[in-house]
Amino acid sequence: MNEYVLRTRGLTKRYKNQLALDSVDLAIRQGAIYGFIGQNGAGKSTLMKLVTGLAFQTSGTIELFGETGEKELIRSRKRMGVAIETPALYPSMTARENLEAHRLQRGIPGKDCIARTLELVGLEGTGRKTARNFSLGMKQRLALGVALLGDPEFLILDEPTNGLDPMGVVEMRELLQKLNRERGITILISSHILSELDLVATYYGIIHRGKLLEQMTAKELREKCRHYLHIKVDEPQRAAAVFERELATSEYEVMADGVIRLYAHLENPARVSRALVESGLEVEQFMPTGEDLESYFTARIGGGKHV
Ligand SMILES: Nc1ncnc2c1ncn2[C@@H]1O[C@H](COP(=O)(O)OP(=O)(O)OP(=O)(O)O)[C@@H](O)[C@H]1O
Repeated sequence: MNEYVLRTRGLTKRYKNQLALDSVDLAIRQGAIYGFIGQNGAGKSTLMKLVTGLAFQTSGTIELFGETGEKELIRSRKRMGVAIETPALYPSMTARENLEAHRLQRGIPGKDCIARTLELVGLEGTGRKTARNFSLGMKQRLALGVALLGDPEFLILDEPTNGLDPMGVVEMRELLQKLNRERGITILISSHILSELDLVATYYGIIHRGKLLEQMTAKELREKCRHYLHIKVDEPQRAAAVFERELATSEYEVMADGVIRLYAHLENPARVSRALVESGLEVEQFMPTGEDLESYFTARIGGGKHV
């Protein structure tokens, strides 16, 4: 089995004067839930369209399930399920009829997948109600149902939580986790709101103005957003000894400028400052610091302190 479900190399797309994707090298491992994060217009949909064959690249290569040839890619794409932009739903049809229409269009044999899919996306009780009268969350779930027909191994979902209320976001997250866990489906999911991908993505790619700025595991991202006490004292090495001896912790870093990041005792900063002062150290700066995911993302794309 291939380690990577999708790899792009130097993937570039130019629309007239607009460079929508600029030499993107993206890699998605089998079993990952890859959160693709970028502002509106960053290039997320463009990448998804190239991968799914809805548009063609200006240059660069796409490797799907280890295949790169034109014919092989067509075959590999049959192993994917896709929901990009406005889902192709028929407003005057029920959920069941919508799925049936898509099943026939795509030549997927066997009617029994319809009931299974309706149940999987939680739309089995919607009866005669037509898609026109569905809530946004129901429409998103139906679009996911359409993508799931044919039992894909790889799902590509463009902003599936867009416009959902917080409860809808949680439901979508749980559904995607279930598909990933129980069926081993690899998922590429885009959003312009990082917190909507939080807790679901196992891997992140940050795209900005067509460039993939960074790829990292969820763990690495959490590390970067780690909270700590920012401490500046006159003698950092002696402060380090105080942490070890008085506070019994080695969870700190002394930065090049002498600032110390203490990752422990965050719940009791008074104890930390007391230990430092009682050891005769002069405390110049002392503040709890850290970022949430959203501000990390904003800083990363906005040329903030992480760049
Ligand atoms: N068919 C097209 N013709 C011309 N320019 C396009 C076309 N499609 C996309 N673009 C441009 O390419 C850039 C990337 O767009 P893309 O839709 O991929 O961004 P996105 O990250 O998916 O954002 P959104 O969340 O708004 O869809 C944008 O500047 C957009 O205006």
